[in-house]
Amino acid sequence: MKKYYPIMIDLEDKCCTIIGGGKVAERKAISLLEYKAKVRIVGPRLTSILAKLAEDKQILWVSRPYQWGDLDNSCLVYVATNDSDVNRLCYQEARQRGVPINIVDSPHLCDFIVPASIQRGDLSVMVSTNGKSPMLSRRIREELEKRYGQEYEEFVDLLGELRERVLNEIEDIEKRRQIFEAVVYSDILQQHSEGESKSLREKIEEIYKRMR
Ligand SMILES: C[C@@]1(CC(=O)O)c2cc3[nH]c(cc4nc(cc5[nH]c(cc(n2)[C@H]1CCC(=O)O)[C@@](C)(CC(=O)O)[C@@H]5CCC(=O)O)C(CC(=O)O)=C4CCC(=O)O)c(CCC(=O)O)c3CC(=O)O
Ligand SMILES: NC(=O)C1=CN([C@@H]2O[C@H](COP(=O)(O)OP(=O)(O)OC[C@H]3O[C@@H](n4cnc5c(N)ncnc54)[C@H](O)[C@@H]3O)[C@@H](O)[C@H]2O)C=CC1
Repeated sequence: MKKYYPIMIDLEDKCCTIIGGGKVAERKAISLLEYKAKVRIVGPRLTSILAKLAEDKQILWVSRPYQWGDLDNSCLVYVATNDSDVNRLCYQEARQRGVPINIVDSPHLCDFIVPASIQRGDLSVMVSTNGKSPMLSRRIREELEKRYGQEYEEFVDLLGELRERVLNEIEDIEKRRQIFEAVVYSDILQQHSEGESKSLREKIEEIYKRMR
């Protein structure tokens, strides 16, 4: 089994090509759109949801089977057809062009795989089983969704603000570390969910004042 390197990648305005227009292509296209990629789908048919996206010009549809050359100018490629000959050809073309490719039914032919993930503002948590059980990734993602609620979005924003202040105001690196630790490892989020009346911002401010 391969070992994949976890990485976050900026796809905004980058061209991502999906070969095939079925259910799996639909899931991949929707997640690429969430990250503002330019999505191009090559395939003779689309699911109704993909067809609507093409009609609304949110994706570009090349309405024919894959041809050699379709991977030109792509930043990432997904192959989601049900035809293993097409998969093999796409794999060869991607190799020749040096484009990272994900062939959705052939983990051994993937340059990258996609983890299950949750986002809470700037907090992202990902899960992968290295391809061994996508269903387990899904289950753990559902558990994470319950464990890490929307309050983490505000918490991460406040931690970002605090960090900027601390980097400006505190010179001693060890002191900085102690402040971050005191806030991050505090139970203020728990107090918040139990109905604490002070805002998260106020609680963080209290800790900072006490520590600095
Ligand atoms: C290797 C990988 C390549 C890749 O796609 O990147 C891959 C491959 C395959 N998936 C298959 C099946 C299913 N995939 C899902 C769901 C997800 N699959 C995703 C990722 C990945 N899937 C990568 C590894 C991730 C890891 O390391 O764990 C997720 C996390 C992300 C996403 O797709 O966006 C998303 C969950 C998102 C969420 O819910 O949060 C479900 C469950 C469901 O439908 O809900 C099923 C049915 C149940 C089952 O089979 O487990 C099959 C067999 C098809 C067949 O039976 O022929 C293959 C091919 C094979 O294994 O040969
Ligand atoms: N990685 C993942 O997360 C998952 C992968 N799979 C696997 O993914 C594959 C696709 O599954 P589905 O989307 O459910 O199948 P599907 O049958 O809904 O879609 C296949 C699509 O490929 C298109 N296609 C066929 N030949 C083509 C060609 N020459 N050029 C371009 N497009 C072509 C078809 O028109 C169709 O739109 C299956 O092999 C399945 O085992 C299934 C579930 C999850």
